[in-house]
Amino acid sequence: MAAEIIDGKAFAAGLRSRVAAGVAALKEAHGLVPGLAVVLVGEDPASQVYVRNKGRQTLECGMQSFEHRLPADAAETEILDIVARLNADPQVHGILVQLPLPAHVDAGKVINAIDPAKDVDGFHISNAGLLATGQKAMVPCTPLGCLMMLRDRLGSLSGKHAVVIGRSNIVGKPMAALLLRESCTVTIVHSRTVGIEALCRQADILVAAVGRPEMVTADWVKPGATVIDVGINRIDAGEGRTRLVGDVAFASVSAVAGALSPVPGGVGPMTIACLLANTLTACARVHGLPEPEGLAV
Ligand SMILES: Nc1nc(=O)c2c([nH]1)NC[C@@H]1CN(c3ccc(C(=O)N[C@@H](CCC(=O)O)C(=O)O)cc3)C=[N+]21
Ligand SMILES: [Mg+2]
Repeated sequence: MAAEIIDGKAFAAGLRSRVAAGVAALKEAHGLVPGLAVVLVGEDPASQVYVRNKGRQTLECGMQSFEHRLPADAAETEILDIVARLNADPQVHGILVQLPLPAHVDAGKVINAIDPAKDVDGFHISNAGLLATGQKAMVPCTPLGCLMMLRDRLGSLSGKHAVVIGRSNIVGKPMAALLLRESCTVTIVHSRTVGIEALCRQADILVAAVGRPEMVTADWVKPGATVIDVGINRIDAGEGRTRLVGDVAFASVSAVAGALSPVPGGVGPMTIACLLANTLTACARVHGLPEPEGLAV
């Protein structure tokens, strides 16, 4: 039987409309308008597209959008100065510094300079530590979006074996921490794992976040498993064109999995919707107001 396709695009649209309702309520009751600031260093075309999409969706939800663009050769101190100003700006509730940063900039230093309360990416060591110890944190957007889709599809995740492919600070590690918090049995596998295919085949929940185009094929997947594809890989499609594919070989895996999130139209749109949700949550928290339901975990 063919896998059910998890429609991240539709799910994200629903989440954005709940964010918009929360923003409108905050405005109505308290005269507050949540604001998201994005800092982009350099001219990477893919990054420009994401930043434009984030800005547009931020405005569509009724929030304020601020953009700071710097040339690729901007000094680290210039970036740190902007972060310091955004930290101090009461109109800004969320700060996102687009990654990757140019090689001459210490990305860790910049990320850890963001006020943790405004760290809507959840990348600050303080938020990573809070999440790892099961405390209330700003949760990274991609794993948060994956968790929302998994809960929607499966209900309780308790006791399920989740295998996360990839160990990045942005997806793999926070995803594993969230799944542990849901009482899954969690295995992390990565490029050096021996017997990776057999381990993945044990998964009730398989999250692929390695950045290797179409690496996960049908023989990696237990029949009926729920598969979340986090990969965003632009590959050569011939004749000077490119094609966006995930880490999962979609046609092959959809014949075996119980449910599968596609690329595009899966995790990507959820990531941006969760960024908006985190910005609204950050605004409510900083003003000591009750958080809108169903946006955080
Ligand atoms: N500080 C920081 N935070 C991030 O969250 C962050 C970042 N830096 N740097 C870049 C990556 C990448 N990222 C994506 C978000 C949405 C889509 C997305 O919506 N993708 C669409 C397709 C878009 C297309 O066609 O290119 C989809 O999957 O359907 C993709 C990629 C966030 N990132
Ligand atoms: Mg094989």
